Amino acid sequence: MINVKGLKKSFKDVEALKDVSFNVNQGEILGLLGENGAGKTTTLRILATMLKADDGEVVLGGINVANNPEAVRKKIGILFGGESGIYDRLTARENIEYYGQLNDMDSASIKDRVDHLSRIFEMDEYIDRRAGKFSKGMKQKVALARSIVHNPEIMLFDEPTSGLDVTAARVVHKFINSCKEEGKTVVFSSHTMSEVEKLCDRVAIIHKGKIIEIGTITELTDKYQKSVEELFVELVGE
Ligand SMILES: Nc1ncnc2c1ncn2[C@@H]1O[C@H](COP(=O)(O)OP(=O)(O)OP(=O)(O)O)[C@@H](O)[C@H]1O
Repeated sequence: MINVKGLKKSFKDVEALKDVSFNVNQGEILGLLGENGAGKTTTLRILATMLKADDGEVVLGGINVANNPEAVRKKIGILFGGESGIYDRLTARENIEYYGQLNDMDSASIKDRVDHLSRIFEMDEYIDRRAGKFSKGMKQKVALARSIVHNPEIMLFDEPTSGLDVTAARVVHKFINSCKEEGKTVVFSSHTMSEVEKLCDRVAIIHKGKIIEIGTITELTDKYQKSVEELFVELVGE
């Protein structure tokens, strides 16, 4: 369960977030849809305790992010797109183990979990190879496995398929769906309409630092009598 109320954030004279509020129910996937610079990454970074808001409140799994970021961090899995942040000199296994250690897991639980994740992500062939020469898709699998090593209840993904080919993007989509099946609460950002339509229970449209519309795909298309793409263009168009 995620509650976000009245978030504001400025970077010097740039008002990145003017008023961002939304709730996500347990086991729900919310898509944050917006153009470049709309405020998606800033919102997710605040939820992920990586950045402090100037104003407003974020409660994740009953814990206020501003009061207890350490406790929040244990409840969340984070995957930010673009740079996967995998350590090239470590093997896939070591990369994942390292995150387990950061999350205070004991070594036996880490070992069991890495074996399990290696199997479900079909990484057995390269789990003990150094990540430096991995393809983008292989690195993304390591990043996915790493993000859930501590079995978090909330997942935050920032443009998780950016720069991936179709096959690698499908792995990410499958993973997001499996998170939902396991009852995890998911927020992910995207500027790809089809991805949001395919995966989300609800979509929040963010524009110039404000949530300007939120609802299920059916609620939005019924309200505007337009496809999501058409209504998006209408809402964010200049
Ligand atoms: N660290 C920063 N310093 C200065 N300005 C920033 C910083 N981070 C974000 N911004 C600005 O805040 C606004 C929102 O950026 P943000 O990265 O949240 O958008 P976004 O929706 O994630 O866009 P994109 O799809 O391009 O990643 C933009 O105008 C951006 O230039």
